[in-house]
Amino acid sequence: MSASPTDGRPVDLPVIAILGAGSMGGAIARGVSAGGGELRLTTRSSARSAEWHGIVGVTALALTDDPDANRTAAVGAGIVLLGVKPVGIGELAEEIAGSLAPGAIVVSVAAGVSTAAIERRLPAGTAVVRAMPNTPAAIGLGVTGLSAGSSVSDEQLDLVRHLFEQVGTVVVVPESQIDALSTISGSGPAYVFYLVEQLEAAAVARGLDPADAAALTRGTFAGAMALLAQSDVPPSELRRRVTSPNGTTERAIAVFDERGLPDAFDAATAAALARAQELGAQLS
Ligand SMILES: NC(=O)C1=CN([C@@H]2O[C@H](COP(=O)(O)OP(=O)(O)OC[C@H]3O[C@@H](n4cnc5c(N)ncnc54)[C@H](OP(=O)(O)O)[C@@H]3O)[C@@H](O)[C@H]2O)C=CC1
Ligand SMILES: O=C(O)[C@@H]1CCC=N1
Repeated sequence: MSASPTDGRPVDLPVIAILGAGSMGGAIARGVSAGGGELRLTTRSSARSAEWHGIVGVTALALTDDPDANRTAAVGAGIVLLGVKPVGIGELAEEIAGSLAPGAIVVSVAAGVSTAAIERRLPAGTAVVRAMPNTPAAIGLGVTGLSAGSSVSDEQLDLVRHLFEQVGTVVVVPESQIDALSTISGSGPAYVFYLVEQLEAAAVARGLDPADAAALTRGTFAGAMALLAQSDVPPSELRRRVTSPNGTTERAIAVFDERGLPDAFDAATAAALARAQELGAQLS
């Protein structure tokens, strides 16, 4: 794993095509569009592409209006990001294979799908990078893991790294680790929202007004994460500072331990990893 070395260095981004601008592709597009540059987006439906109309520098095409939309968007793009579901990646790669500019970098955000499976569907020597971003990219606070395929130069990887630095933090990992990374940071925002939901429900169950429950819960998560970010001590120490000996928090944490929350996190991430491997196995 390596932290980003491009921070602060000016890097010009090429034309970027995001084929499949849904939840994830759209989050990246929102983050990147703020920085200017030419951005081409495709979606299946015109209802989805219409969300992008009128945004300066962004062209959005829908397959329902133009069956050639993906090929049209890919022509001349320096980075072509595949943002469709894993099951659609093989077909999409084959569809655009003849439209890629020389030297274009293909980036896939699909869970589980290997760079080798994508390379097999593209002209020999095409640079393919796997990325595992997360949806806070939409507000510039994403975390993205990157792994290079077999034909990616250092300069090409730097360019992709720079793209994702526009929307947050980047780490580069060997491809053997990116499915595991996906179970942590790719899925992670959902775990956090799930915990927020549970704590809000517990607040309402304790008799608090739903609006107060929402304010208390969201404020607590935001405050705790800001405190952690600004602290030089680990989360275990920050937790200890909340947990008065023989106090109320100690009782609550004991229940989390008795009910197996640590095991639940281990089993949940193992299940997510197994699913990534299933998705990858669908595309050989
Ligand atoms: N959601 C997340 O947090 C993360 C998702 N990913 C990966 O991102 C990928 C997409 O997931 P997600 O964004 O959640 O899914 P979505 O369904 O929200 O997005 C998929 C998008 O692809 C469009 N689409 C479908 N088929 C085509 C096609 N043939 N050509 C062009 N566009 C097409 C859809 O259009 P329309 O809307 O019109 O149907 C939709 O906008 C997956 O591979 C997933 O593994 C990775 C990290 C995190
Ligand atoms: O749930 C999924 O499959 C995708 C990959 C990581 C986050 N969302």
